[in-house]
Amino acid sequence: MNTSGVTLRLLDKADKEILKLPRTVKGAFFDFQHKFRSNPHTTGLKLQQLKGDSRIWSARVNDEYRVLLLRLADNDWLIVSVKHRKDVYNRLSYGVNQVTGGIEYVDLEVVEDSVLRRVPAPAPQAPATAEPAAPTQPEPARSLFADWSDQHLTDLGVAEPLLPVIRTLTTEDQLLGLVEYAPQLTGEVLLALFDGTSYDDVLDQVTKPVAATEPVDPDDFETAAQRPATVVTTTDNALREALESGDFGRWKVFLHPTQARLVERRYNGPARVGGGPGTGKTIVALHRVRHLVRQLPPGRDKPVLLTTYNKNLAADLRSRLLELGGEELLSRVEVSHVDQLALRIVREAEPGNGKQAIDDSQAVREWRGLLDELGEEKWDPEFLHDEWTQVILGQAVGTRTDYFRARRAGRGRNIGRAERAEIWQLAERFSQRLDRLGRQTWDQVAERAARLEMGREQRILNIARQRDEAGGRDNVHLQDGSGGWLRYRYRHIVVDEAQDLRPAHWKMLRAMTARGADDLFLVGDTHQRIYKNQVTLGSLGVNIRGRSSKLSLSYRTTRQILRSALGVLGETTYDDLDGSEENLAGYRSVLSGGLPAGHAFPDWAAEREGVAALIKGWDAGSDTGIPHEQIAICVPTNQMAAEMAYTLKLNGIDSVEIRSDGPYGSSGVHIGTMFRFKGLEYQRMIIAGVSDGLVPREAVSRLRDTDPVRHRHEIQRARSLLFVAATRARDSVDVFWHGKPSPFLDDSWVDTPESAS
Ligand SMILES: Nc1ncnc2c1ncn2[C@@H]1O[C@H](COP(=O)(O)OP(=O)(O)OP(=O)(O)O)[C@@H](O)[C@H]1O
Repeated sequence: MNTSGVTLRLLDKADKEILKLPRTVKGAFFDFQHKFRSNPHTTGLKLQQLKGDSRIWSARVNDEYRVLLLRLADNDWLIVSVKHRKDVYNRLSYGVNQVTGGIEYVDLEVVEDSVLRRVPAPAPQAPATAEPAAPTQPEPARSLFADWSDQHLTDLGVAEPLLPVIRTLTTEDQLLGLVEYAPQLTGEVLLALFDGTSYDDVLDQVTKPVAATEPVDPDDFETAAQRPATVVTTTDNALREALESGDFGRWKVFLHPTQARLVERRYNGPARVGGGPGTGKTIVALHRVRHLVRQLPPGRDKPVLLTTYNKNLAADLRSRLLELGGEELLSRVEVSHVDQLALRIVREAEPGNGKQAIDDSQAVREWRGLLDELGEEKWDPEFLHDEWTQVILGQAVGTRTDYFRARRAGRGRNIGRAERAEIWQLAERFSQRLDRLGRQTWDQVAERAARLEMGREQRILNIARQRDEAGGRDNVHLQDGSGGWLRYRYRHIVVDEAQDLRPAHWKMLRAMTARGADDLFLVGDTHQRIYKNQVTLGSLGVNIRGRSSKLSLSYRTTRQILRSALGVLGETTYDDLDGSEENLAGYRSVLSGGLPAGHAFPDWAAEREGVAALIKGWDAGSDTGIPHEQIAICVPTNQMAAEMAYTLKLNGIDSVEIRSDGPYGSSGVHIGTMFRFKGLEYQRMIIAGVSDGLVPREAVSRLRDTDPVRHRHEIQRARSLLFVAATRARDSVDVFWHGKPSPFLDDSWVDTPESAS
């Protein structure tokens, strides 16, 4: 607990410098912080103003190292750097960025060194020719940003002191050298321009979202320190954790200004955050939960619900929430897998309902069984299952007559009255069959739960009305039939992976919290929708109009992977969960790495051997440090996953199967079908079996002529699956195929040196 009234913060990126310090110096740094907080003027700290500088001070960490601090106000200090004593008098520059209003700090010598280290090796000498060529002056290399004036760049938010060095940049490598030590926005702007984004788009997509909304006073550092653009941490513990867990702990402490705004904003109703893979939607959801909990009155209940699509992801959310805020935070939050939540509601209302819940693939097998028994060959089991879930259950169609009239938007080919009569009869038989077997689908569970919760909400509203009519007097019955107090189950609901929830889930969630400020907060990306649950939230009572925003900086994937992954999506259009279109404009990364690689093989067996050889190559090469659990192999089918595991085993490589509820086993390379990788992240991704006929499946391609609408939907889903798989990678993606490559792979995958072999 800090009692001295001293605030000590750490500026974003200074942590990176600290991480690189020798272990003992890091230890000394923690001691320094502690002492400084209790009394900055303790003699041992040797706090002194740098000569010739009014705001920067230095203090002692140990004999060799010094902390540089900006004095924001009397007792308010900001650590901007920790460096060797001999580097303290480098050319330092700091100021308030005129566009964002955030505090920025640059050590020009560090930046220049980083750029210089990347100077390309001299070009090889031209071979001697008989006829000596006329001496030519080497062309001076063109500055990367010659097309933009200084004014252009600073208007985009580029840090002014860096302009001279920016003008010297001629290669991508040098640019990356600069980005490493430049303020965040400078890096984002320069890379976006370098990648070919137009000036106006950079202004709209990169700069405007972080621009200050009020006039910026360049001398008011205290105000600047409060702006989201000044990314800092203040608490000892947060900092200690971030430093101890290295890059992996940064998400707990340093939110991007765009992320921070979304976390802290007050919304007048349901809000939604979109954004491409790896942009930190889950991170924002977790911080949002903490923000909401901090505003709760003290208590022992759990008024905040954090929910997501599957069990595996819910477990992951729980452990990350624990990391973020410890047991104290977790004690006020219910973290639940949405299907399980629905099942609990149903069981609570119907204690006798012991039916086993089955997933879609089991349900399709049941349909197939039914059709076989009836000798019915006209209908495709998958089509019937979709019709039943999306139209009959999805629209709560209760009678045959209603079904004749039901809208079948997005369901493909027209179905006449006679056919509807057939389907209705089959659907009745199907639900009787499930009943008899003591089974229910997750869609049925969700529907039932939605109805129960909507009924409960109605009762709550009735009670409230009666109370109002009674002038707020207490003698009215405010209890439900069972004598318990009736209230909304949650005060706030936060949903991750929102794009894949079933329509009935939304109805259920809507009814679980009172309509009002900060009631529902959803994060999700429709480009990653891999199930068939397309919804229009407005029609389900969740009104996100005017409260929708987007993240666009990827913290996971490199620019190279991101570019190729976007190619997988093709020209298809995507929705915004509310009936309008959404795109990934502005989606970008400041991380850089190798190009994705394609690997062609004559058949599946050779392809599997190829995968094993690649992993063995990594083990033998300079990458020995990669634990196998950080490598994932993703394949189109379960059968292929088993075959892949077998081949790896023969090659002495252990593997872990990713099942619907998480990894099965503890050590080895992770293997699973594409569906299993949603929300996960690996250092290296291998996507195998990306052949024509497998991605997309042959059966999908056949729909092209018979049912063009379904074909379009299925192709979109297949593209999203591959997109999700490709964007799980932090550092590298290798795509394998045999025979003809999938039509979803563009030249950036197919024309790589590996694929030519
Ligand atoms: N502000 C941040 N600082 C450091 N790392 C971050 C930050 N925000 C996100 N990350 C990291 O980026 C990665 C992706 O974040 P996250 O899983 O939240 O993205 P997402 O948008 O939910 O991705 P997806 O849509 O693919 O599931 C994680 O490793 C996370 O720790």
